Amino acid sequence: MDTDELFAESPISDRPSSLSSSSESLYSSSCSTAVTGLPFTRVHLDSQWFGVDIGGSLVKCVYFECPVANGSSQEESLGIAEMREFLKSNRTYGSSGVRDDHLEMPSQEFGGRKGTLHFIKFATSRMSGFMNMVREYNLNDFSKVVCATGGGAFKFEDDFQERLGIALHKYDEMETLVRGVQYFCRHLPDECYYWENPKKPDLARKKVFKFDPGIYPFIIVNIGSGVSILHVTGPSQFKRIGGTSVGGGTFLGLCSLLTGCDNFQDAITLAEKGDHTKVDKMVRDIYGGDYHKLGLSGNVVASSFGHMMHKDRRDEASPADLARASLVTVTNNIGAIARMCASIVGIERVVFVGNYLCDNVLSTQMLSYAMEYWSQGSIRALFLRHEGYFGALGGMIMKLEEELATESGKEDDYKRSDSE
Ligand SMILES: Nc1ncnc2c1ncn2[C@@H]1O[C@H](COP(=O)(O)OP(=O)(O)OP(=O)(O)O)[C@@H](O)[C@H]1O
Ligand SMILES: CC(C)(CO)[C@@H](O)C(=O)NCCC(=O)O
Repeated sequence: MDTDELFAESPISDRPSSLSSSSESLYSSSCSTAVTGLPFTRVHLDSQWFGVDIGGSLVKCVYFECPVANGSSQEESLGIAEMREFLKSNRTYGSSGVRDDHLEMPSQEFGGRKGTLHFIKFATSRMSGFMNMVREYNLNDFSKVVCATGGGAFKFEDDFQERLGIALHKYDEMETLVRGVQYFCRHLPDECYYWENPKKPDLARKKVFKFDPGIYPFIIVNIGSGVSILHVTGPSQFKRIGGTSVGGGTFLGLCSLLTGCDNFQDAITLAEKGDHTKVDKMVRDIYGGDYHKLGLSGNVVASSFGHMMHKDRRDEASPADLARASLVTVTNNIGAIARMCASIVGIERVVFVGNYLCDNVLSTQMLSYAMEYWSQGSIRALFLRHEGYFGALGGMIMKLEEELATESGKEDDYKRSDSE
């Protein structure tokens, strides 16, 4: 069957589900040992192999493919084989789903098993179609508990239970984000990069940065639909020190309104062709050059969309110019808030993540240049290759740690009863 048919866009209930009832269990996981630091016990559970992060715009899924556990029933093994076949024989699922095979991580060890991590994402607006597909392919036979994070873990909890018989094991999105960032940076030597010469098109180069996530503090700026800024001071110690509603959702929303485009890739392609100075009022438009006394270059945006107050300017601005101005406005604003947060807490390592940065070279270069320029070179913008998958993987890690802690608790009980 064609996945397009099943993945059709259809609204799902907007009713908020049991937010309050589960917030307690959400914060109850306080295991602070990294997965790699634990003795590898072979645990039999299926829930840890799937992690989802259901955000305001996108659902991110991480799937750990590993040999079927000894002792699995024939039914279980068949379900797992079917699931693998389905996931791996497709690279796209419906019109919005994609398996990011370039991000795949082979030879990873989880709970004593070796396997491959796969990464898949699709639009949250397709959730209902996704559930139809899971039912149609009996994919819910494979796992009855799934680690889930993001706002949608709360919003869709009842739908998962009622329509698919799947219980969501919920984790807080900020906690999973921090755990996921640390896991990737620890396990992939080329996960982190920065831009050298970000402002010079011919000389700009991506450079691998050896980011040690075990050295604290650092800042994470998560650019999703909205933006959250976290000050990380330990393996699972952090504080949300800022945020803004002007994020990836704002860029796509504004672009859709102003240019008629309706997907992220088209919006970015359009922005790449545009000239934001046709839309934004620059310092030089006001001063005729630089504002020397304040050290403001004439090439700095003085007023985002400032030219659009004039009809003749509006008539001249192309869709590409408007898309570029939307991107510059959103990115500059995030950069300014991130820089302020970093200087308030006196931190120089700032890691930008989130799917807004997916295939968005312009924004990564702008953030790099802006952070460096406005901090007189003291703050460096760092980026991670797995852009939006940290929360989904972080949930799996937290679940695994809980299982391992339970296993070792059981072992202690066993030893104690044996010696009594
Ligand atoms: N294929 C895509 N479809 C829609 N948006 C995309 C896509 N690729 C990148 N984006 C951008 O990524 C943003 C979503 O990023 P991300 O998945 O990190 O956040 P989210 O979890 O959905 O949001 P939040 O954390 O605020 O709930 C979108 O708002 C858009 O700007
Ligand atoms: C609401 C969340 C946390 C959902 O992921 C995110 O979209 C966000 O951080 N928004 C910005 C909210 C604010 O600080 O204004």
